[in-house]
This record gives sequence, C-alpha cells and structure tokens, in this order.
Amino acid sequence: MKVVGKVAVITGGARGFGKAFSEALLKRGAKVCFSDIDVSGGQQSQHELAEKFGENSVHFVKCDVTKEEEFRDLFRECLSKFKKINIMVNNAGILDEARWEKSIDVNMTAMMRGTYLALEKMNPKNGGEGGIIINVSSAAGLYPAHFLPAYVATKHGILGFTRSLAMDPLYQSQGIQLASLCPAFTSTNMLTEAIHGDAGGRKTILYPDLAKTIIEKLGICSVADITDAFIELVEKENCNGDVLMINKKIGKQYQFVNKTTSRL
Ligand SMILES: NC(=O)C1=CN([C@@H]2O[C@H](COP(=O)(O)OP(=O)(O)OC[C@H]3O[C@@H](n4cnc5c(N)ncnc54)[C@H](O)[C@@H]3O)[C@@H](O)[C@H]2O)C=CC1
Ligand SMILES: CCCCC/C=C\C=C\C(=O)C/C=C\C/C=C\CCCC(=O)O
Repeated sequence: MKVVGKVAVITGGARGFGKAFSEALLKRGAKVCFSDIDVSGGQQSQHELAEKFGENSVHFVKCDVTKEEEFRDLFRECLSKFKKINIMVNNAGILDEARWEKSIDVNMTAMMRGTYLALEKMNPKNGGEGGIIINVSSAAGLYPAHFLPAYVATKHGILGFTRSLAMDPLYQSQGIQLASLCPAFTSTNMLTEAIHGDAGGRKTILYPDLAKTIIEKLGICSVADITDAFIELVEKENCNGDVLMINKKIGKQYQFVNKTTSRL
C-alpha cells in the first residue's frame, strides 16, 4: 500500500514499537491516530510527534484495549478527526507471567476485538476503502519458550487468528489484507522490565536468572530493525497472510510461505 494520504490507528503507541511505527507512518505522509492506556506517556509522544509532523497529522486517544467501549470510541474518534481508516495496527501487549489471564485479555482478546472493529470500518459496504491490518505477534508466536509460557500462548494465538482471517475470500473481496509481525527480543521497556523487574520490582518472566544467557545467545534487535520490517509489510503490494519474523541472527524472514491449509 502507498502510505501517503492514508490514515492509521495504532494501539499501545505511547512508547516502544507503537511510537516508532507511528513516527515511521507520519514520515511517509500518513495521518496517525495512536492510543494507549498510559495518558501521560501518550500526551508526551503526541507533543513530540505534533512538533515534527504538525498538529493536524497526529492525534492521541486514551484507550485501554481491554475495555470494549474505549476501543469503539478510538475508532469513532479517528473517523471523526481523519474521516477514514486504512491501516490498523494491533500493537498493545504485555508480558506478565504472574498475570496470565490479563495477558490473554490484552494480547489476544483485545487484538481480536481491534481486528473485528477494523474489518467493520474498512468494509466498503460501511463506507470503508479496504485496508491493511497488522497484528503484532512475536518470535514467541513461532517457537516455545519455557520462561514465557502464557505470553507464548497468546502470541501463537495471534498468528492462528490473523492467518485464518487472511484466508477468508470475503475480506479479500473487500480489499482488506491481514498480516502478522514477529519480532524477536528488542530493546524496549518490555525487555528491560523482563530482565530487571517491572516498575513495582515484580518479575514478569519465569527464571529471570537465565535472561543474560539467553540474550547473549540470541542477541537483541533495535527498534529501527523492527520498524523497517513493519514498513516493508505495509508498503508491499500484497501482504495478505504474511508472517514476517525478525531476529538478530537472520534478519527478516517470511514464515509459512504456503498460505493454504493442507486439507481446505
Ligand atoms: N520488545 C520485544 O522484545 C518484543 C515485543 N513484542 C510485542 O510488541 C508489542 C509492543 O511491545 P513493546 O513496544 O516492546 O512494549 P512496551 O511495553 O514498550 O510498549 C507497550 C505499550 O502498550 C501499552 N499497553 C499495555 N497495556 C495496554 C492496554 N490494556 N491498553 C492499551 N495500551 C496498553 C503500554 O502502556 C505501552 O505503551 C507488544 O505486543 C509486544 O508483545 C514482540 C516481540 C518482541
Ligand atoms: C530472556 C529474557 C526474556 C526477555 C523477554 C522480553 C521481551 C520479549 C518479547 C518477546 O516478544 C519475545 C520474543 C522472542 C522470544 C521467543 C522465543 C525465543 C526463541 C526464538 C529463536 O529461537 O530465535
């Protein structure tokens, strides 16, 4: 998709990947409605991005993705401000093995809700123009990891859901594409908290003592590496059903290149 003139909705955009993806789209001439549960972080990012790209190009909305009404309001506010939605990025996520039910709510249920809401708004029958939905999974959506079992389950779920909808001829006929991004370890606050504990000092992964060894073995990507892959997906002529993994050793690699189910 050509990004210039398009409108994107991004969840979890106050910091980390969400903020970097917002900036990358703005740089290419899109308008961005980004959201987060973190109001002060969101307002700070709004201020920085508006200074660079103009007040009329970027808009922050407070949205806890686990609250259906707030999620619906995010779409309403984007449509009211920018009149259309062409790109949806379900990026908000948490890593918290002690709160595995919450991990399912944020990483899985909310990602599904964001996808269904975007499908509704992008449907030409509802005044939409089609579009692209990118769901942020992880290398943890492709491989098991005994220090992150609940997180791994949610990230596998994202791939199953997104790849299945991408096969649906209905959405294909509406000009809607769905793809998944699978970054490996990347230097954001999520990684720092996994290594050192969260703001309250609680550990978010099992066996944090193993972190150093695992990271030394697998390496750490930069946010720029992942943003480059994100933009590649968005700008591709057809990204439907794509699963793009990025890790330090291999770089970018498309997975499940055969997009059909063996028996269907
Ligand atoms: N950092 C890493 O190594 C990797 C991260 N990911 C995924 O990338 C996505 C972004 O992660 P990072 O930028 O690294 O993390 P981060 O922790 O820096 O940013 C996540 C953002 O999501 C927001 N958020 C959390 N719960 C929310 C909720 N209920 N409603 C709305 N916003 C909420 C947070 O306030 C924060 O601004 C997540 O889905 C994560 O699972 C995937 C692979 C690797
Ligand atoms: C050991 C330190 C754990 C820190 C975890 C912090 C953030 C991780 C976010 C992720 O999304 C996890 C990404 C990848 C891990 C999953 C599988 C690792 C195996 C990948 C491989 O073999 O290349």
